[in-house]
Amino acid sequence: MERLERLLDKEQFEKIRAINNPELHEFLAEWIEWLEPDKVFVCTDSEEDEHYVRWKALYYGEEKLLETPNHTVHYDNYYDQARDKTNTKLLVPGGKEIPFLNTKDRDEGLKEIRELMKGVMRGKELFVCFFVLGPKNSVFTIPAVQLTDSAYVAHSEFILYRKGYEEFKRLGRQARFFRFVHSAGELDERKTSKNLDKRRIYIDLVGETVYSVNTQYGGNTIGLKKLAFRLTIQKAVKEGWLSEHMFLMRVNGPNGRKTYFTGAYPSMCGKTSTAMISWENIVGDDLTFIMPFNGVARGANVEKGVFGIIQGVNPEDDPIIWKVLHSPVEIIFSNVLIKDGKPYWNEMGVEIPNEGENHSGKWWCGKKDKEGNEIPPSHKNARFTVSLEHFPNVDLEALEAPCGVEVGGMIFGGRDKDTWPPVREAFDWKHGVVTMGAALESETTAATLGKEGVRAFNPMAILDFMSVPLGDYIRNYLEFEKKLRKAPKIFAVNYFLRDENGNWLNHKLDKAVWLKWMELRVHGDVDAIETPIGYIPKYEDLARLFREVLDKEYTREAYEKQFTVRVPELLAKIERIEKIYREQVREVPEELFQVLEEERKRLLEARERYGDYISPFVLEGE
Ligand SMILES: Nc1nc2c(ncn2[C@@H]2O[C@H](COP(=O)(O)OP(=O)(O)O)[C@@H](O)[C@H]2O)c(=O)[nH]1
Ligand SMILES: C=C(OP(=O)(O)O)C(=O)O
Ligand SMILES: [Mn+2]
Repeated sequence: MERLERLLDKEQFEKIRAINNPELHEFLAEWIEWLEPDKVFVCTDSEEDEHYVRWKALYYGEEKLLETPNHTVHYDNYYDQARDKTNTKLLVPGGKEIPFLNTKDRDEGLKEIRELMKGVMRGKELFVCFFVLGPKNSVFTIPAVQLTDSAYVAHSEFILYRKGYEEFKRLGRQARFFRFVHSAGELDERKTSKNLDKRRIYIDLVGETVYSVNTQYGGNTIGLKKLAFRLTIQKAVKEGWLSEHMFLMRVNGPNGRKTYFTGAYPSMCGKTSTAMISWENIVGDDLTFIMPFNGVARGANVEKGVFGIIQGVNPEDDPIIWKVLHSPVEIIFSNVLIKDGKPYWNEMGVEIPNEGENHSGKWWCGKKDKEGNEIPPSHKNARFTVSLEHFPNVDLEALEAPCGVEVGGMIFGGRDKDTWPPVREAFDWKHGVVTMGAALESETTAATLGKEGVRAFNPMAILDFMSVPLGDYIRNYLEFEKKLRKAPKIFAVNYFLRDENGNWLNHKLDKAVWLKWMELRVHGDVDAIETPIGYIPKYEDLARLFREVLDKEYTREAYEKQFTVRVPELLAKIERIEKIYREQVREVPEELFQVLEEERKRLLEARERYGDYISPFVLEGE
C-alpha cells in the first residue's frame, strides 16, 4: 500500500484502497513500478471514468471521430491486422512440449517479456481497468484486472465486458482473478505499434496472467477476449465444465417456443453472422461458458458485446447489423476505409469511394503494398466493436441470466469445400463430440497471420486457443455428458460447400433454414434420414422451411447435390483425423478411436451397397 501511495495520485490511490485485496495491491505495485508510466488512471464502474477512457482514445490519437455521433475509427499497423500465432506462447514450467500447443519455458518467457516491458510506458498513461467474464454475481463470474497503455484497448473492453470494479470491492480478499498486462509499445506517427518484430503474447498458465506487448490488434490485446480464453479453458477442464469458442443464440420454434443453441466455428467462419441472423435472437457471438446445473447444460455469454468482422456485411443479408452500424450508438470501426468521415468496407453492397484513408494510410484504388499486393479498401479482418444492448434482436434476459440458459443444441462447423453436408445431426453425444467436434477441419482465414485457404485440423474450432493437452480436453467433453440428465443434441453445419467450378452451393441466408430444422429436431418435431454420418433432413421438410422462412423454392436437384453422402471424401477425412490422434496427440480416450472406427465401417458398408456418392433419396427409400 505504501508503494501504491507513492506511485498513484491521491484520487487514484483511494480507488484502489477501496478494494481490500493485498494480492491485487501487490500485483499493481509491482507492475506500475516496472512499466514506469507517467500517469496512472484507475477506472471504477462510473460513467465518468468510462467517458474519460473514451476521450483519452481520441486525445492520444488512437481513435478518430467519424461523422455519425459516437462512431470512431481505429487503425492497427499494416502488419498487425490479425492474431499472431507464432509469437503467442503458453508459458509452462520446464517448457514442456505439448502437441499442437505453442509452449515456452515459463522462467525464460517471463524473463523475456519482463525485459520487453521494462519502462515501456515511459511518457504514457496506464489505465487500470476491472471487468468480469460472464454475467455478474453468478457462478459463471470470473473477475479480471487489465493494465494497458492503450486507451483503444480499454475502450474496447468497456464495450465488450461487464464492469467489475464493484465486484472486486464486494469480493475483497476472496477474489480469485485473472490478470492482463498490455503495452502497445512504441507508436509511429499513425499511432500504431512500431516494434512488431518484438510483438509477444505470453500466457502464464500458472499465474493466470497474460502479457501482450508491441501489438494493438484486438485478438492479440483485448485481455478478456482470446487471451482470457486460454485461462478459462484450463479452468473449465480442471473443474469439469466447458469453456468454448461458441456463439449463443435463441432459435424461435413454433408457437413461441425458445430453444438455445451454441455454435463453434473457427474465426471468420460464421459465428457472428449466424448469431445475428434476422429471424432469431442473439445472446453472444464468440465465447460461451457451459456448466451442468441439476443435470441440465446451461450456457452463458462470457461477453456483452461484439468484435465482429465487417467485410461482407450488407443491407440484404445482414439487415440487423447494417442498421446497428448506421445508428448513432457507440461503435469502434477498425481498419476500414474512411472518406469524409464515413466508414466503408469490402463487399458492403453499396458503391465505395476510390480513395481515402485505410489501414495502409492514405489509400487510392490500385495502391500496392511493399510486397506488391494490391491493397483492398478495408482489411479482410477489419472489424466493428459494439455492445449487444444496441441490437434490436438481443435476448437481454438470456444475456443477463445468472444461471444462463438451457442449451438445446450444440453446432460445429468450418470451411469445408467438399466433405460435409450443409447440416446433419449426430446419433448421440459421443458421436457428435468425436466426429463433428474433435474431427473438425477448416480452411485457414485472414483472422490469423499467414497463408489463407489451407485445410487445417481444428478440433472444436478451438485449437488456436487450446491451453491443455488435447486428450484431456476431449476426455472432459466426453465425460461432461455423465453430469447431465439430458444432453444437448449435437449438429454439424457446413456453409462453405462448393461445386466443381468453385461456386458456393448455398446462399448465405440458407443457414436460417438449417437453424429452424435443428430447432425442430431438438424437440423431435420432424423425422430425418439416417446416413452413415448421422441424420440429415428430409427434402420435404427443407422445401417447406425454405418457403416459410426465405420465401424460396428449394429444388430436389439442389437438395440432392448438397446432401449427397460423399463417401471417398468422408473416408479420407477419417484417415487424416485418426492418424493425427494416433500419432500426434497423447492420451486420447479410447472411445474416440471406437467412434471413428464405427463411422468408417458404416461408410464402407454403404459404399458396398450404393457406391461412392450416395443420394439422400436412395437412403430415404431404405
Ligand atoms: N459463403 C459464405 N460466406 C459466409 C457465410 N456466413 C458467413 N460468411 C462469411 O464468413 C466471414 C466471417 O464470418 P463471421 O460470422 O464474422 O465469422 P466469425 O469470426 O466466426 O464470427 C464473413 O466474411 C462472412 O461474409 C455463408 O453462409 N456463406
Ligand atoms: C477476435 C477473434 O474472434 P473471431 O474471429 O472468432 O470473431 C479472433 O479470432 O481474433
Ligand atoms: Mn466473430
